[in-house]
Amino acid sequence: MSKIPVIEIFGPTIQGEGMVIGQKTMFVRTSGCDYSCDWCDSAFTWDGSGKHLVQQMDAEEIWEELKAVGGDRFSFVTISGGNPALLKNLNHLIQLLKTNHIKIGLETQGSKWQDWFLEIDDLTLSPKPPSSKMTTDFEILDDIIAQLQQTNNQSFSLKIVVFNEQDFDYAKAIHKRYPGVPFYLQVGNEDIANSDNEKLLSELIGRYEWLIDQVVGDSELNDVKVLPQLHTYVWGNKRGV
Ligand SMILES: C[S@@+](CC[C@H](N)C(=O)[O-])C[C@H]1O[C@@H](n2cnc3c(N)ncnc32)[C@H](O)[C@@H]1O
Ligand SMILES: Nc1nc2[nH]cc(C(=O)O)c2c(=O)[nH]1
Ligand code: SF4
Ligand SMILES: [Mg+2]
Repeated sequence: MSKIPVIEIFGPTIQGEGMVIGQKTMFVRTSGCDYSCDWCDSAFTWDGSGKHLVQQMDAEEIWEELKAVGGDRFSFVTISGGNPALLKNLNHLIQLLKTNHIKIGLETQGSKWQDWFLEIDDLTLSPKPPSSKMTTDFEILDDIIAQLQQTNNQSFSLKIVVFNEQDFDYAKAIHKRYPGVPFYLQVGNEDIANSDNEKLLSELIGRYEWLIDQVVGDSELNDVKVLPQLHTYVWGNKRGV
């Protein structure tokens, strides 16, 4: 069987972000990314610092580990990374989860298409704003969104992390380019190394208020949702929650 590079399996916890925020879920985090965002809160998946944590696992092994960690206390699995869309062979895991009646969420930046996107119940595309120092390939993103829009039995959304005014303008441009797509703005966490949770929380709430103010004052962002990273409110920058 083909192997998938897995860096973490954890849960059940709650989905802290985006379209299914609050959903009880397990997480499978794959290693490797084609981006290197300036503020990535999961840089250990691609910067070498988590190399010793990577396990090459086939779909059956991942499913066994999910059950070993989560018992029978889950019915939803979220796949994140890194960029899980780099892995063509994730289709085996997706089929196995479906066979076992598990709902699937997946997080990717929208830099690469995979046919198995069509099998994901809740797919989050999170193109990166200027503060990340990454460049969006709109040819690819247009193509991904066009392909997803051709099927009706699946839900997907766009989620833009916003750190500053330039990012906010980028978010507006994305919403304008893909008007029918459910749209989420997410507070950027500028302090990913802070272990003082009280200080972090007050910063994050301040940034959330700023982002809400921007959105409520803007006539081009009406049918949108503004969210924090809920897990950071509860657990700060802790990994594996
Ligand atoms: C770690 S990424 C992994 C999946 C995929 N590579 C992506 O970026 O969509 C998961 C989500 O966390 C978000 N994220 C990463 N660092 C963040 C930060 N410092 N503050 C807020 N959100 C962040 C990303 O934008 C993405 O939506
Ligand atoms: N609770 C929780 N929710 C999350 N939503 C997206 C996450 C991610 O890192 O992709 C994440 C995560 O790491 N933990
Ligand atoms: S695309 Fe996602 S995982 Fe990759 S560097 Fe950016 S935030 Fe991190
Ligand atoms: Mg995260």
